[in-house]
Amino acid sequence: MTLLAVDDVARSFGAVAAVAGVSLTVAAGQRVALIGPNGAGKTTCFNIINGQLRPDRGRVLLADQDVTGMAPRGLARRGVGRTFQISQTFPSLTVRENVQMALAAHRGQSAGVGRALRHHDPAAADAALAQVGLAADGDRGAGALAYGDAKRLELAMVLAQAPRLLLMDEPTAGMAADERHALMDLVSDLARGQGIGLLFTEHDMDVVFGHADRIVVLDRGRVIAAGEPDAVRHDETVRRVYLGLEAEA
Ligand SMILES: Nc1ncnc2c1ncn2[C@@H]1O[C@H](COP(=O)(O)OP(=O)(O)OP(=O)(O)O)[C@@H](O)[C@H]1O
Repeated sequence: MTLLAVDDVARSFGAVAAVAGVSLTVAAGQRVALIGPNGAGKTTCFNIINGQLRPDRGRVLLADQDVTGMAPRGLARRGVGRTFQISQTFPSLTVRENVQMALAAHRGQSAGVGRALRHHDPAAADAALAQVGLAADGDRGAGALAYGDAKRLELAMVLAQAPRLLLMDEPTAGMAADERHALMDLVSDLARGQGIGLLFTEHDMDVVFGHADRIVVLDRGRVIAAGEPDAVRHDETVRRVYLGLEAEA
């Protein structure tokens, strides 16, 4: 099933055509990497898909429903989850409380940081933590987590919201190589196991070619290539514009 269909979306900022007619699809359980040089339009695409930006033209369909221009909160309720490159956790709360906050926000409840949250759905929070291998860490302070574990916590926070589509902005930025692959193996298992569609941006080509079923390459707001990793790796335009010597590997 086509979970996400982005159809000819465009968005300019003044004279800059950040996205100039991009189409792509993500199926349930499929992992799609959106790559391209700095300024290619990846973040703008993400912002259009999760409702932070309204496109100047084009449509975003979620499971065949037109959700173009819908606000992020409405899209989150329809199953669009997103993790960001910059950590979105609360370091002064425990690991479990962070997930409880995410649950409360998702349910539209007041997300004030208070004692009440400590009693809010701890079992659901623990279930999400177990999915990312943090079952034993619920009582720890989130600020004390190692970087890789903080990334897992962010993943648990978004998983607690039962996403159908997961948007991940450079999920492995700042991680060591072995941690990168461990995180992406985990994300891959979750995506396949739960039929979650995954769309991610990433600058590490080992991660992209190792963990994407399909790659969409942007340059200056346009799709210059799209296909399975092997086809994209050998695409002449991609090699010239983006991959350079990395494609020789
Ligand atoms: N709010 C904005 N106002 C003005 N220009 C913007 C805005 N957001 C993005 N742009 C411009 O649009 C273009 C695409 O930016 P975008 O952030 O989508 O690219 P990107 O592929 O995510 O880049 P990076 O890999 O560096 O994160 C760039 O030229 C950028 O400067």
